[in-house]
Amino acid sequence: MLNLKLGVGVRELDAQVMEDARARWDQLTKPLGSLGKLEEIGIRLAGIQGKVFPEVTKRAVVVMCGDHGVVAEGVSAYPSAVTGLMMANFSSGRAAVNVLARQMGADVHVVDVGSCCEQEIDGIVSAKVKAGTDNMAVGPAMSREEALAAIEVGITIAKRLQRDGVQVVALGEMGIGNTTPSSAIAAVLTGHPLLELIGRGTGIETSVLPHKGAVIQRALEVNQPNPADALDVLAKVGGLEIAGLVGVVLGAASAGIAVLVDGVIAGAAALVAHRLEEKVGAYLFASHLSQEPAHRVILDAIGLSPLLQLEMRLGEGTGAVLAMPLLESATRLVREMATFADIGL
Ligand SMILES: O=C(O)c1ccc[n+]([C@@H]2O[C@H](COP(=O)([O-])O)[C@@H](O)[C@H]2O)c1
Ligand SMILES: Cc1cc2nc[nH]c2cc1C
Repeated sequence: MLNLKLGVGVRELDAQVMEDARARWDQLTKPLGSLGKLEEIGIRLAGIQGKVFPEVTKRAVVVMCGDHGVVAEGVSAYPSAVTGLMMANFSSGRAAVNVLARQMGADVHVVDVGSCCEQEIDGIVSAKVKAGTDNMAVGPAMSREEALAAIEVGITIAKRLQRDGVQVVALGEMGIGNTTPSSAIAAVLTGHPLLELIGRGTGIETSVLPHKGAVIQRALEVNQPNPADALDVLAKVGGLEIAGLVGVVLGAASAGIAVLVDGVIAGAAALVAHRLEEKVGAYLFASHLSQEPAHRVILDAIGLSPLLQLEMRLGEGTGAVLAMPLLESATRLVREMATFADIGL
């Protein structure tokens, strides 16, 4: 259990309902197990919602936004100002995630939990803990209290989703520089060699990868994050939007809402949440496999297998939203397919 006084308690999935759901899948007119991962999705959704015929008709994507002091070290192909510009783009409904969310019938919630943008933007939830993290290459990115405050922002958003009757939430984020803390979190929490976890992010040249690795190495030496204390890791080498997503995962799981993990940043947040409260694992679905090398390692560490592989590396929750129809397919199949008894077998 969490010892953070965050007011979240995550239930184990309903084992009896999952057994009943499995029995139902086994009666459907198909060879046993032939719908593969869709069957596992349907059974897990049943356990999450406590009913053999679950629904994912009410959907949302939460896009947590934050900036990163470590961008001063030259680890991204874009300047921090792009975070604010993209927030305005989300607000106009014209970013990639808006387009896909419209297609999938998902509401978009954009949250400024830590950007450097000084303007209030219409339609964006203003919940700034601070204007960007500090440079983790010279000291901690945040204090433990700041990380907790950002987690609370996410928990509050998840509670709002619960009130709205949301059944599935996609984890989205926007934050120039945030593949750097994501690789750092992955290295500390999985113990995997750092150099195998560094990727090009928004598109830095391959020749810059050793520099990005050296910056993260320096951050780990300066901060000495404790691998046994995920909150310490999140505060010292994480990000405000990553912490916000940790809160969304914890809050959604405790509210019985299924969670679609997006790319490497959402994955890092899911990993932190999983270390804080192992029971959230049962509520997580990996939507796609990002091109960032840390993503596979993170998903393996949580025990998740990605549904899609589209060579994407955008973030915003785009991959997670794209996987929503697969969850819907599982719910429709179990509800609408004939059983062997129905066809007289
Ligand atoms: O989701 C992913 O796997 C992913 C991979 C690479 C980049 N991104 C996005 O690009 C930004 C971070 O890239 P960077 O190079 O600035 O660290 C941030 O806004 C993310 O949403 C996202
Ligand atoms: C333009 C742009 C859009 C993004 N969306 C998520 N991360 C992003 C990074 C950039 C640079």
